[in-house]
Amino acid sequence: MALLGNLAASPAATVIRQMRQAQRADGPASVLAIGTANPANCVRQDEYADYYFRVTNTEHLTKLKSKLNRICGRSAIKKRYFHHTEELLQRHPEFIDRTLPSLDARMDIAATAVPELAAAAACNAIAEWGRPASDITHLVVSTYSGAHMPGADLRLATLLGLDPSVRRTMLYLNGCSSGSAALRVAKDIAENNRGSRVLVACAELTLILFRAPDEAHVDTVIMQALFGDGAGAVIVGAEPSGSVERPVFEMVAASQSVIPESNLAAAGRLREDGLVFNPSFEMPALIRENIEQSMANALGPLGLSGGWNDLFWAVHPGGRAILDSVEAGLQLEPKKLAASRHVLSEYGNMSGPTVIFVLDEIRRRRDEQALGRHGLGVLPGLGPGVTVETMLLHAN
Ligand SMILES: CC(C)(COP(=O)(O)OP(=O)(O)OC[C@H]1O[C@@H](n2cnc3c(N)ncnc32)[C@H](O)[C@@H]1OP(=O)(O)O)[C@@H](O)C(=O)NCCC(=O)NCCSC(=O)CC(=O)O
Repeated sequence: MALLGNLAASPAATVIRQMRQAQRADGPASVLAIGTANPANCVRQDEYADYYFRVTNTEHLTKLKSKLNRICGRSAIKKRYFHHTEELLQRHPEFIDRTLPSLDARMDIAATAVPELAAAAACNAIAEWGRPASDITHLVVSTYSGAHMPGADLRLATLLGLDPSVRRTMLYLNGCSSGSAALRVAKDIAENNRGSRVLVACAELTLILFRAPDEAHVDTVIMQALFGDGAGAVIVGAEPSGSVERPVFEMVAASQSVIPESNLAAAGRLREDGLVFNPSFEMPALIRENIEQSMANALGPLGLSGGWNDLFWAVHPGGRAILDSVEAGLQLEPKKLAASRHVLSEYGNMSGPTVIFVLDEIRRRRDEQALGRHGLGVLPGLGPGVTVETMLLHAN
């Protein structure tokens, strides 16, 4: 009735503008808490080639094995975690034999294991946040490790006991930039829905792309050398309540672009034998040659151009060569990528969740050196396309 009264008294456009303003938050979204999780099975990188050729019954491929050994040695990775174990692989010969269809079995495992890993990370984030899970109003979940209807988002909401009115958004197959994309979506939700609290959860299991080595597909061993399993969760909200919530990073601005003419680099397809992802030979050079322009395009309109060493950097550690390329392209001092290199070394490339681990690491190292002069920093997510997600952060 009050609405009808207002409409009679003033032009509809004014009333609608007031309604929209009332729905929006006044301040920027912030990261309010961070949680991470990994499966229990840990394989050291210096033992990975022995492990991988043993479990795939391919010890006779000696040239490929020594190539994988070489790559592991130069990967700057110390260890990785996996949901799959030797026992699980023994029960599923279709994960190893490329001629057998295996998508059904992979999907069946992902249906429960992906939301469970996401829930482990989310529980850690919620515990740090300090408010009850039932205060979460929105959920943004990303994965390429499964595809179900309803998806991992609903299963996760059930595991966490979220309110049935929670508004869910599911991002599938966004590759390694999915963590940054999910954070960008959460920022927009939080700033456009006053009082909302968004749970972002990204979880990946490399079981979806595990397969035996094959001399005709050398890039398989690159994938097996780099990727690991993990989940990251973040609570995002604007106008933090002073008594309980402690903002970790303000999310100042976010954008996305594609490196021009990058020829759909780093492409993947879901096939009968799981997710086939082709890491691109060109990706390190493409990033080295274009990252400065990408950052200038994204951050220039905000008044930031150059002076990259004055900022902190939470770069997606797609591989050692990717970090080397970002460092060279932006002429960063080596210490600027210390958090990204640490996460790569401890976990490998976990795809989307990895940038959440990097944010967690940066807030642990929150000294002047790591955070830069003004507390401003950049989170560049790098994914298929080549897609560059850019988020400007302010460390509180
Ligand atoms: C894999 C590496 C750690 C290897 O380091 P090295 O110092 O040994 O590098 P290198 O270039 O000499 O490569 C070693 C051997 O691997 C081969 N090699 C390298 N890259 C390859 C590729 N993409 N496909 C097939 N083979 C490849 C080389 O020919 C060489 O073979 P030989 O020894 O026979 O000469 C590094 O190249 C790296 O970090 N690359 C970037 C990986 C990447 O693209 N990550 C992004 C994943 S996607 C991602 O994060 C986002 C997303 O898109 O979703």
